[in-house]
Amino acid sequence: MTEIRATNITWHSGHVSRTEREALLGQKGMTIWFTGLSGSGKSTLAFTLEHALLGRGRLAYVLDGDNIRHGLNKNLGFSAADREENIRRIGEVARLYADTGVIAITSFISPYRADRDRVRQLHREVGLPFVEVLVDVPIAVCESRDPKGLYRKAREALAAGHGLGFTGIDDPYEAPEAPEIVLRNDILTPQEATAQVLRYLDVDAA
Ligand SMILES: Nc1ncnc2c1ncn2[C@@H]1O[C@H](COP(=O)(O)OS(=O)(=O)O)[C@@H](OP(=O)(O)O)[C@H]1O
Ligand SMILES: Nc1ncnc2c1ncn2[C@@H]1O[C@H](COP(=O)(O)OP(=O)(O)O)[C@@H](O)[C@H]1O
Repeated sequence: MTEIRATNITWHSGHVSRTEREALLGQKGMTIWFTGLSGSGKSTLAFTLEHALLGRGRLAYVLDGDNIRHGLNKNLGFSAADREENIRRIGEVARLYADTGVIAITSFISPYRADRDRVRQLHREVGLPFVEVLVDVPIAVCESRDPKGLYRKAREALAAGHGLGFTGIDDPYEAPEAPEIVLRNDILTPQEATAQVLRYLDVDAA
């Protein structure tokens, strides 16, 4: 739990409600949270879903791990503490987006169950839907994809006796126990996986 350090701060409510913003946009704000191993297809699916939603008149926006680590979270690495802070910040940002009425889509490994559950709780507290999507792909398949060559580096480092702390190789990944959606993104195409999410959201998947 991250404590509030500042003193003398007061919450200030605005004059416009979420309901009014949602009515303006003609949609409900929510967060769709992709989690899974590196190479499982989180970014591909997040951007495919964003595009599909836009095409159906829904405003969505992707917060992607690699991209956010170039800016907002550029001061964070991959220690357990830094990954926790990464997810805490993104959880807060996603909630802000969802509160505007936008469909926030996040694609982070988010390896720790407790960190994801805190984000779920953050959304529950303010009545915003949180849709956890496990991008379920065996590590052997992720490793064979290895588009950035990071698994190879991680294996080489391990063999050389100085592990990189790479998720799934020498760092943990805790899969969700009860995600809203599981996508077998090794046997589905990105389009099929996206259609599965659209059906869950009750948005025209055809
Ligand atoms: N040690 C280690 N472990 C895992 N991943 C690593 C590591 N070092 C760099 N990368 C690259 O960073 C991307 C994961 O960033 P995330 O912000 O999603 O990670 S986390 O949620 O904080 O665990 C991840 O990108 P994706 O492949 O998109 O998942 C990797 O490209
Ligand atoms: N359904 C799929 N079938 C086959 N390959 C896929 C599928 N989805 C994504 N990929 C490929 O897998 C690799 C990793 O995808 P990416 O979206 O970068 O994953 P992540 O963001 O989880 O690291 C990419 O080369 C991508 O083209």
